[in-house]
Amino acid sequence: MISNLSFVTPTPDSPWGTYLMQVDRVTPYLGHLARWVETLKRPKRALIVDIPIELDDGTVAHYEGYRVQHNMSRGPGKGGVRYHPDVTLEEVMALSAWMSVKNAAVNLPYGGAKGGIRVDPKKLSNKELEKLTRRYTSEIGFIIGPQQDIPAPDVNTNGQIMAWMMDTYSMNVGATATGVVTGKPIHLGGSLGRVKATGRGVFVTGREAARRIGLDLQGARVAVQGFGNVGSAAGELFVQAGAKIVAIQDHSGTIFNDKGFDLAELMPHVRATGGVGGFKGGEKMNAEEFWDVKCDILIPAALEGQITAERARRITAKLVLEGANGPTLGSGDDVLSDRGILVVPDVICNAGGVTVSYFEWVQDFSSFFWTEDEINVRLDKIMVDALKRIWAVADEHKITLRTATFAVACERILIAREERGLYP
Ligand SMILES: NC(=O)C1=CN([C@@H]2O[C@H](COP(=O)(O)OP(=O)(O)OC[C@H]3O[C@@H](n4cnc5c(N)ncnc54)[C@H](OP(=O)(O)O)[C@@H]3O)[C@@H](O)[C@H]2O)C=CC1
Ligand SMILES: O=C(O)CCC(=O)C(=O)O
Repeated sequence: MISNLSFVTPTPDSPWGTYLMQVDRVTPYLGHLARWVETLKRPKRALIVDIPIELDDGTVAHYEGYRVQHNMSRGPGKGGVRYHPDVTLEEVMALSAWMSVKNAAVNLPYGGAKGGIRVDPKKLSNKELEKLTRRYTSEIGFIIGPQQDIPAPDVNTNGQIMAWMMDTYSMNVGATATGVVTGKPIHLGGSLGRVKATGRGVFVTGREAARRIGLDLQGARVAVQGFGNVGSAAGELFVQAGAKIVAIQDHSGTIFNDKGFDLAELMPHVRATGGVGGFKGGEKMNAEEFWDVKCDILIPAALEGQITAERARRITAKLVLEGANGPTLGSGDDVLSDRGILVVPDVICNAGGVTVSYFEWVQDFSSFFWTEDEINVRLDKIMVDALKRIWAVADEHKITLRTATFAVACERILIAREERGLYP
């Protein structure tokens, strides 16, 4: 039995099922805290809201929204909001749990939370998107707040959406509350460096991992799935470090260039058309061929469940950097590990975004803003130190970096829980 919760039916390959398996794997390394591990298998609170809005044509549409607070033992909930037609409660539960682990892995004073709306935002006008965001914020307003739970951007959400969320929450409480969300525009208390922070963290952890396995970034071949906020920012930094991006995939297509893409040409194309498809500076490929591309580093930076066991057998990379949350199925993870392919797991690899969100929250409270250099230096140090600690645990127990990250993080969460005396 995977779970005895009545409101989800996870499978071994579904996001919550994948998360539960990861918790099971870490349990032997939790010592006396293992007896409390069940707490990690249950979200503290899961809210489902109906979001009715009047569309531009005068009809009324209803969307389903969620906010799940997985664990708040170490501080307020923290995690992004996703707008996607495939969002489900089960997926948001898993994403919220991965936030608990991620925030503890880099030692931020937060619990884990995540939100989402089951909607295709590309089909809405700007006005409809604003109405949807404002209504969602009002509906979840009683469980979020600068000291309760602080949303941020995730797939298909951005600074403008955070600005609407901040404004709606502020109107409802009667005071401007910049600290209620992060990832805001700079004029509204946003932080320099936040937009590119997740990609930067992927690069920094990737650079450290490459050094460990003797992989030279100069000339290294990189393949990137998902060329949105995370994939494009990480890709840019790898190119600056001398690597070449040979394959990119998003919904609009899969493209290949053996010599490496010229990002100065590609980025304007992506901005203008919304995707990499149709870019003239490379060849078109079939989507499935992406997984066979000869590369040294693979960066999944789109959605969950992409690296199946079958694809894992074909991947040629020496290093997989999980920019996305949950991109690798448990069965895929085992194949990668058996083949000696190093995986820097999502719960540390993509923690750069939430780390700079934390900086934003701190800056908002103190109303004193740091320079981009200060932010990047602090971000790099947190990521490098966190990875070092995780690697030491992995070496000590001869376990994967994923299980080691869970070991470090779950221990911190369960100690906090124990010290607070929340147990009978
Ligand atoms: N934003 C952040 O700060 C953080 C994000 N993450 C994670 O990183 C991942 C990407 O997020 P982010 O970059 O913010 O999102 P964006 O919305 O900016 O970009 C998502 C990218 O993934 C592509 N994509 C979506 N579905 C598929 C698919 N099935 N196959 C191929 N490509 C696909 C999209 O293509 P298209 O536009 O064509 O649909 C787009 O290029 C997510 O897993 C997210 O949870 C993790 C930590 C922080
Ligand atoms: O910046 C944040 O608060 C959260 C980002 C996020 O959703 C994630 O790390 O998956």
